[in-house]
Amino acid sequence: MTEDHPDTPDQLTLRLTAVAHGGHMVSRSPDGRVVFVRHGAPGELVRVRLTDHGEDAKFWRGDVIEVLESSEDRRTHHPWAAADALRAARDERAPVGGAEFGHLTLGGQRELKRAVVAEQLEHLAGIDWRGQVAAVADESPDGTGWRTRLHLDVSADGTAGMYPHRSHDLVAITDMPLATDAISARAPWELSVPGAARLDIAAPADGGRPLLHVGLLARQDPETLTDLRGRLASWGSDHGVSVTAQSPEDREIQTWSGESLVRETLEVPGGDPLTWRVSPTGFWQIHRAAPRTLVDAVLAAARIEPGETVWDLYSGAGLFTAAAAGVVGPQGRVFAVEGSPVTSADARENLAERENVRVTRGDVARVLTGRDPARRRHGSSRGQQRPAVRAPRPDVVILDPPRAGAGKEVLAAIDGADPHTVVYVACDPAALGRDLGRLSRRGWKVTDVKAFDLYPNTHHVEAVAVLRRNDAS
Ligand SMILES: C[S@@+](CC[C@H](N)C(=O)[O-])C[C@H]1O[C@@H](n2cnc3c(N)ncnc32)[C@H](O)[C@@H]1O
Repeated sequence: MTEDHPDTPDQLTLRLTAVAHGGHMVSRSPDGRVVFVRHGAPGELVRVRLTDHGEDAKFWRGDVIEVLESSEDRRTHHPWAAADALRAARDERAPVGGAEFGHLTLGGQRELKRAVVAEQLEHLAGIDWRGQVAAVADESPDGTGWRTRLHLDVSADGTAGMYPHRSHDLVAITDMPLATDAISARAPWELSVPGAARLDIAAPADGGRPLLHVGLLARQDPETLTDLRGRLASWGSDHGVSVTAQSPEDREIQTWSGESLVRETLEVPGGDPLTWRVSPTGFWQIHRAAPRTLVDAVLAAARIEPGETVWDLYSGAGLFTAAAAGVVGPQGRVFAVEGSPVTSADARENLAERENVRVTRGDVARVLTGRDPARRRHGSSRGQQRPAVRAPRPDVVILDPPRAGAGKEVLAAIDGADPHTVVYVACDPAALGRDLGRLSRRGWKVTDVKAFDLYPNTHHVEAVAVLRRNDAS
């Protein structure tokens, strides 16, 4: 509290201290309770509107609505008005999610991400990490124009928009500067789409034809559906965009205009570009430069030799699989595992002509151990035994798990398979810290961790860690 800014039940004046995992700044209320605050920076004195502040809550949450003493890293212009917390407070609305670090310079954002990675690695794996968070090649000066994938939700009247953090009140948006120019030029947020529940747009990084996928509401009125289909099919042909749709009752995706997939490419030295098909609901990296950045980092870390065997776990559509297959050559092998039916079908298709690749669809833990993770989660201590897939013994294991990390069973299986190198690609520093700690306790040495700013203007960060056996040279 200050004299000019008395505290009220839902507004406090707080000094922000450190950054926490998840993109919040840490603070304490006058009665000593921890308050996690969005849209601030360490050291700032700010006015905070509490968004979660139950009397019995262990900690509170809030958003900055006014800055009384500003950080040097605060910038004057937030690149996206809809996500600008100060502007939103003046307009008496909540800021949409998706650019919660947009109030900071890119250098300031990267410094906070560096601090979070260092803290998580120290705390969870005992690693004294001295690295930096690197910008990708040719990042724009304000960290905009990178998203090749965009998800919009749709309100009951057919307006497309996005949600503020921890809110169910959809906000209509009029721009999305984090998206690539290919998406912004088509402005999919301007579409009126009654009958849809969500829109997903994918625009290949090489300028190929984008795709708009419409997630339909269940049990659609036929007239609304016919109207929506007609309007979106002509929007698609006018804007050079393929359009697909799927209702929750249907397994099949309908193609309303153009193609039923997008194609992504990556230049490789001395050869034809690598290409991947990606289905409308399949996984692909979001930043336009992520495939290049991550493939280069993973190959440099893995030091794969021709003739070796590589596991690519959580392989997605086969980004690292294809790159590794080129390095191991015809005498080597790549064993890829992907759990999503759609994405594993993409991987199979993408790698069909590579005789040195085998793609297995399934949960990584089950594929490697034969135990059913669903049974495990529901209380059976041993899980249901099924034959594990016979995976060839690996020289190198690449794994790129989802936000929750790989977990101890998968790590035990990797350890037991005895590769010389493990390359762990992570989108969550806490999960990375936990899993590196587990591998360290099994005799692995973390020889390098590189961090990349693949999500500018958000708190997210990507890291690539390399592990070798403690006794390996
Ligand atoms: C972060 S993505 C990485 C994909 C790929 N490496 C890439 O860069 O494109 C993680 C992938 O793991 C898959 N996945 C998530 N949980 C899984 C599990 N338990 N078993 C197998 N695959 C899983 C997801 O479908 C997704 O394709």
